[in-house]
Amino acid sequence: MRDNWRGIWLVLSTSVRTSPRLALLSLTETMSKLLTAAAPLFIGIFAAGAIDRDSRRMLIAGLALVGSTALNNVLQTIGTNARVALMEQVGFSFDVKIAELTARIPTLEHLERADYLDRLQILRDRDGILGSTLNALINTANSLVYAVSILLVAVSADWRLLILVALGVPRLLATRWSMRWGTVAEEQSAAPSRLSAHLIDLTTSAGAGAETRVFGLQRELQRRVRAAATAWQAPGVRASVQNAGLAAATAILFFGSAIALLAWMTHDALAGSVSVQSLVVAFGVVGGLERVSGIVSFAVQDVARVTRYISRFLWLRDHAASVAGAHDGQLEPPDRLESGIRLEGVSFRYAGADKDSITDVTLDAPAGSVVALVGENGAGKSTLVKLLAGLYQPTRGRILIDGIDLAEYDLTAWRSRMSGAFQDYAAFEFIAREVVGIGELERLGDEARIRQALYDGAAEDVLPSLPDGLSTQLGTTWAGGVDLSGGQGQRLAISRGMMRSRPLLLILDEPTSALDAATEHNLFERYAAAAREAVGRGAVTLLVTHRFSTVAAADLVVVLDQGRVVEAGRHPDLLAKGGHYAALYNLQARGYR
Ligand SMILES: Nc1ncnc2c1ncn2[C@@H]1O[C@H](COP(=O)(O)OP(=O)(O)OP(=O)(O)O)[C@@H](O)[C@H]1O
Repeated sequence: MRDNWRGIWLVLSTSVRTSPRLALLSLTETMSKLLTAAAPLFIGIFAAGAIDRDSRRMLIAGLALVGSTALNNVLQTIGTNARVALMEQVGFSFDVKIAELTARIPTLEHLERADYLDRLQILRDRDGILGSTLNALINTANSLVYAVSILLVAVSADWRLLILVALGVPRLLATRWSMRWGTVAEEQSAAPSRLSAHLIDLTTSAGAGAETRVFGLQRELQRRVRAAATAWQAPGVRASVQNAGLAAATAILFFGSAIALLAWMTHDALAGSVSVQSLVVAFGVVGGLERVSGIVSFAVQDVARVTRYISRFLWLRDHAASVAGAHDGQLEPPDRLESGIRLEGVSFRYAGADKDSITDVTLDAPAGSVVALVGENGAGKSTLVKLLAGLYQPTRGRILIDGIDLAEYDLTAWRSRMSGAFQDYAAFEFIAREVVGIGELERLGDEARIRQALYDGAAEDVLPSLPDGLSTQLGTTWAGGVDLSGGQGQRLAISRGMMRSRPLLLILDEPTSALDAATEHNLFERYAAAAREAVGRGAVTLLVTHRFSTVAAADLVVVLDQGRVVEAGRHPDLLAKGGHYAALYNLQARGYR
């Protein structure tokens, strides 16, 4: 409950902060609801005046009716426009906050866990969804003002009209079912909605285009998109049908009773015990009274929906804060490494997995060394890299940087002293200069540094193939943009990893998978030079690769198998040992012969 109020307060305070003027103008709509509710009263006075032939009363009631209708329209128009504008601004401000929070979370779990993604999906699914919560709150306030006003008008005419209000109670009680149907529908839709977005991406992206055509997958994908879209929409449709049935049943109950009550009042009016004014007001408020239970029911549902959406936003905010809290290390990394990086009994299990991906790894990467990490697919190499980058925390054990637990370092500061190129590199569609330069934001405009990084990443020959050199827009979906080949894109990504001039840890996670042999050879010579240069500041270079030919020069070769270190040593020693490494090495060497 406290969270609900926290959520409502968040939406209202954000609205007032976003635009105090629009927030104030939105209230004019609420005032217009008072006038709407008063209309039957004016009609009743007018009718009674007509019967009594009292032209003064008729004139006053007529003017009040016309004047209030005109004022109502003006207030309604001002209020609605202000509300819509405010809703857009608030929605946009929340969308920006969601993107910021998602990006700011220093770990990756929220982007890899299905249950987290489903929660995020509901927020992402509907742009401006949190803006619509403001809309719902204003509507609720307006509706409640209208409901209270119409009740007062009804009671002023005849207390029996309260019976009609009482008939709304079953509908209110049934609101709980409606809410449950709504929540269930929303949760059931989240995963199929994500699936259909993924499938639509596949059918429309150029990247997957070749495979979908060669394998003749278009029809199959379309079939799956249709199935996912149906699975996504069906729960919502089901909930709507259930709600419509409920509304119809309660409306029949209400109007049946209303006819009987009005007949009773008409009988009394003919007998003279009820005034004409009261009878006219009673006829005038019946429609409004029918809406009261609906309005209150909607208000309850709307507030529940609002708090549900907001609770997801609050979850994201709290998750970001708790992840930041769990990484509350303050230490600045040293300027140079003295002893190096040590993994001590490190194990790691992904959330939801039934076994560890890394098991009890103990490993020393001395300052100034080049360490090669080899192993078959799924051996745990990339997981180890993510642990070193602080993207995950070990489930057991510690990672020590110069003898101090990585958890004690300020994570952002540690990452600013790392650099690297990754297997799943990001294909930024920016200007070529920026694609490389963002590897060190402070030097984004430093062309000489960018050219040096291109050289270090063996990508200097990519430039001549770009029509505007470093100023070329990448990505054919942008005006004048060009696409790069896989190898060219990878080399720009490697160059990006070369922008930082003084990293303490340089990670090269299978950076050369798309490169030809000559480029790869070239690149490794430059890595070796960079590593030699890095020795002075004790930097560790970690090279993850499947190609054994490139690891021979490493100071230490670590062989991972099913998450465990099975061998570690220098290349010649491991070869001489004739174990796991030697077997893999010889297998690959035979393949090249
Ligand atoms: N996000 C994840 N959630 C659950 N399990 C994962 C996740 N990422 C990887 N794994 C599992 O962890 C194990 C190690 O994977 P990892 O990607 O570290 O291997 P790798 O040695 O880098 O493989 P490759 O050479 O194919 O890149 C695998 O069994 C994999 O299925």
